[in-house]
Amino acid sequence: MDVSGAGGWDEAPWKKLCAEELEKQYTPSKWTVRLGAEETLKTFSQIGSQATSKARATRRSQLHVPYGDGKGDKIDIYFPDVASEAWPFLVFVHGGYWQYGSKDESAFMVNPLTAQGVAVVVVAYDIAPKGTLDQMVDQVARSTVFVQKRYPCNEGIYLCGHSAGAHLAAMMLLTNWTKHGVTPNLRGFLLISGIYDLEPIVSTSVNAPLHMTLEGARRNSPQWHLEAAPVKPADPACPVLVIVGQHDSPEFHRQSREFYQTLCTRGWKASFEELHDVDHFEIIWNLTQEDDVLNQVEPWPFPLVAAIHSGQHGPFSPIEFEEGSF
Ligand SMILES: N[C@@H](CC(=O)c1ccccc1NC=O)C(=O)O
Repeated sequence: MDVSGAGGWDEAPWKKLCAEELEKQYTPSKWTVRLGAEETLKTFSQIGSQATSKARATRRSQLHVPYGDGKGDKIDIYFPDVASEAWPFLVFVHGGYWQYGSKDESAFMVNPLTAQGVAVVVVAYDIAPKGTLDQMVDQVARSTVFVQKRYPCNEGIYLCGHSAGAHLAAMMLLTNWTKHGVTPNLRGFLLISGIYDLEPIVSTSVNAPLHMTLEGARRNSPQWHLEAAPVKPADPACPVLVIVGQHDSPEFHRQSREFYQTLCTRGWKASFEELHDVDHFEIIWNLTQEDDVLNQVEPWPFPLVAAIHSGQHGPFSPIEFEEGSF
């Protein structure tokens, strides 16, 4: 079955899928190739918890810092050894289909990145059923603004999200910061195995605790916003890296590719990368490994963040961002 191809809005390829196939396309654990679904989910959670314990035990940190008045408005901040506040910040938004996961098991990249001089912020937001999509989007915006206000000398804020977290991070491309009183110094977006059009999941089991209407799905779809009323990049030089794993489902591939293509046509400095031989979960848990090939090779953005920041590319070559049309 082929769900690829950049169809227009009306002829969206997912509309041709039966309910069962749609459900499968949007169940990432059904596409893993090494471990079974359950074991993969268990391992993902274990690696995330271990990485978080290690980060909290070995790195200087401030945990559960409130970025707002809500009980769930909390971030963890992990610092590099260098005594400065002028670090680059990587703000990570965890995934879990907006209904599971937490910052307390999501500090995957903290040790490798803080060792390279990058401060890492792991964001908590109110997952469903407590939180709605609109609230989660607002929480991520407020947490980013909080980082900017608290560290005005930052050397750039890099927003990184995984899966549903990539969706929340991508919504920040469309955020009007005026009401927040400050525009964060956003210098890059790293969108990993994300969903950018929520309409296909309205009729899947993912939506059971979310209660999204079609209108709500569109309101919270960066793909829809970019197509319907193209938002001009606030900073056209800000790179957006759209990354998908080789063993993500065809629908996840389609979503990433179409979002990347739309970003390009709307003037964003977007880049697309399919990471070889990793699934939806390995793509993130590999980030715990400082010497993992994924942390060294040219397309991988994390070391690049540090390299761009320091003006040196060290062992990493600079990314060639594709410009304009395609
Ligand atoms: N129930 C899903 C789990 C899932 O989608 C997921 C799990 C952890 C982190 C991210 C995920 N997906 C999107 O946010 C599955 O079985 O694949």
